[in-house]
Amino acid sequence: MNIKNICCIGAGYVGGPTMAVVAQKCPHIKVTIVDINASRIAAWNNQDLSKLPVFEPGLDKIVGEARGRNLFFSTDIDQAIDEADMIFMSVNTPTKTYGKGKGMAADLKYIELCARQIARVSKSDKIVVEKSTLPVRTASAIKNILEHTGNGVKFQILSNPEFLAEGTAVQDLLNPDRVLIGGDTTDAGQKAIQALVDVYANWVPKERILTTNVWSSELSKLTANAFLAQRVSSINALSQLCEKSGADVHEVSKAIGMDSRIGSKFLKASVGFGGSCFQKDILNLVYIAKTYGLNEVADYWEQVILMNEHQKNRFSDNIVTTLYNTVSGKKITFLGWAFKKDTNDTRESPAIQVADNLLSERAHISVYDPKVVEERIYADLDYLNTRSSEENRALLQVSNDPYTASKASHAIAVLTEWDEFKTYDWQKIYDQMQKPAFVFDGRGILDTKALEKIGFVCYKIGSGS
Ligand SMILES: NC(=O)C1=CN([C@@H]2O[C@H](COP(=O)(O)OP(=O)(O)OC[C@H]3O[C@@H](n4cnc5c(N)ncnc54)[C@H](O)[C@@H]3O)[C@@H](O)[C@H]2O)C=CC1
Ligand SMILES: O=C(O)[C@H]1O[C@H](OP(=O)(O)OP(=O)(O)OC[C@H]2O[C@@H](n3ccc(=O)[nH]c3=O)[C@H](O)[C@@H]2O)[C@H](O)[C@@H](O)[C@@H]1O
Repeated sequence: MNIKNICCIGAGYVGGPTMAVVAQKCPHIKVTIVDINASRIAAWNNQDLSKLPVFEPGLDKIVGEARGRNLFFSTDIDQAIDEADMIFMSVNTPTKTYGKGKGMAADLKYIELCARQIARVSKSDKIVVEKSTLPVRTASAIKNILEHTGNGVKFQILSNPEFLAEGTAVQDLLNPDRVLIGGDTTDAGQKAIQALVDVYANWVPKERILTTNVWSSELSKLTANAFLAQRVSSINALSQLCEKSGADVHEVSKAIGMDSRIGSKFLKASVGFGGSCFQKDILNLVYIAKTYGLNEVADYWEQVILMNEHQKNRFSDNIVTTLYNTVSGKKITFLGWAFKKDTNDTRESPAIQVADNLLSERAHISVYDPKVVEERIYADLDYLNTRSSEENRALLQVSNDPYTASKASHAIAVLTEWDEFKTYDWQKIYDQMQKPAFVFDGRGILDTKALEKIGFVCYKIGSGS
């Protein structure tokens, strides 16, 4: 089967970049990305490519090349579904905030709404692809919804989880380690798998396209994120022991990472992992294990989350202790708010929790992030509901310049590893700060030896000195 028309429901951090690359690499396929959020679609259609709703290095160029040729962004979901032979579901699957499984299970209401809309609108046979990250066995629920339309339309459901990381999405999509496609073992299932393999084969070498049964594919996505997050929590757990023992976590990372069985990636100690997926996906894995009665399995994975909470809290605790046990009325400058560099995404960013802890101690915070806008920062804090939004605005200021942000402050805290932080005129920053001037490097990116020479008192995560 030759795919000619693709629809993707959900124009977010995954749907947007993923489909832009499909469209760029497959000029013979019409790709339409739809969303219920009209302002998001308008932003994707913005003539000014620097105003796309998702910031990813290289994405503007790809959208600029394909948009209007075979890549379209629209709010007309029904029409796009009707025309498509293949429909990707790339909607959000956040942690449930209500009812059974609250705080743990994935909220599948958006996926279910998509499935119902596909069922209602479709007049011809379609391949429906799970692009969102979903609990294992979701495909059977989707199948159930799709098969009860009674209009004779046939659906095949595939699982094709996305492994891109934000900040490197374009590179990850152009050159993936692997593409995973799960489907039914029936003849029709295998044909659907082949149709999707053929789409990716336009630019991904065949040996990197892995096909499995649908349950393995669904579970592999949660497993990959759990393993990655576990590495970060493991090295972060060791970072505290390094600080106590005089070892240096950056040296330890290098030493263990050179063991080819361990590998060097994902061993950077930090103020904690953030992002929209690690926490949500591990909580979901924990919940799934619990529903099968596997309590030890659940406890094992939950520890990855607990360690991450600890890492964020101990970072803010350390700031308070170092600043003579009180930060009340003191100005603390945050460099970075995004959950990692090269993205404007702040979901579950460790900066949010660290700021909230310090604001509860009555600190005054001034934030500078190269890509995150002011409204986003206030919305992140307000969402926690710890204090009124008026109080958040009174205690925290957002600045669009690092030198203004750090003026007269008692301490600087590095929350995101943006490259530009390394190139600042640190002497100038020092001269305009209160003394002693403290730096708390939560990402281990600054040359603390050079800063100490200037006169700063430095703390670097995982270093004893
Ligand atoms: N953000 C990431 O780096 C990655 C995310 N994922 C997974 O991909 C999925 C999507 O994640 P993001 O793109 O980050 O989410 P997002 O929140 O950026 O985008 C989801 C979009 O879906 C839209 N939407 C929700 N319900 C809809 C409906 N019924 N009809 C039309 N549009 C609808 C929303 O308006 C939103 O724009 C999640 O399951 C996530 O776990 C997977 C890999 C990477
Ligand atoms: O399912 C998802 O959403 C995605 O989740 C992660 O991607 P992402 O969250 O975008 O970013 P990562 O690069 O994984 O970073 C996550 C967090 O861990 C932190 N981290 C990462 C690596 C490290 O060594 N140390 C560390 O603290 C980062 O700063 C960041 O806060 C995975 O890397 C992707 O493969 C996956 O597709």
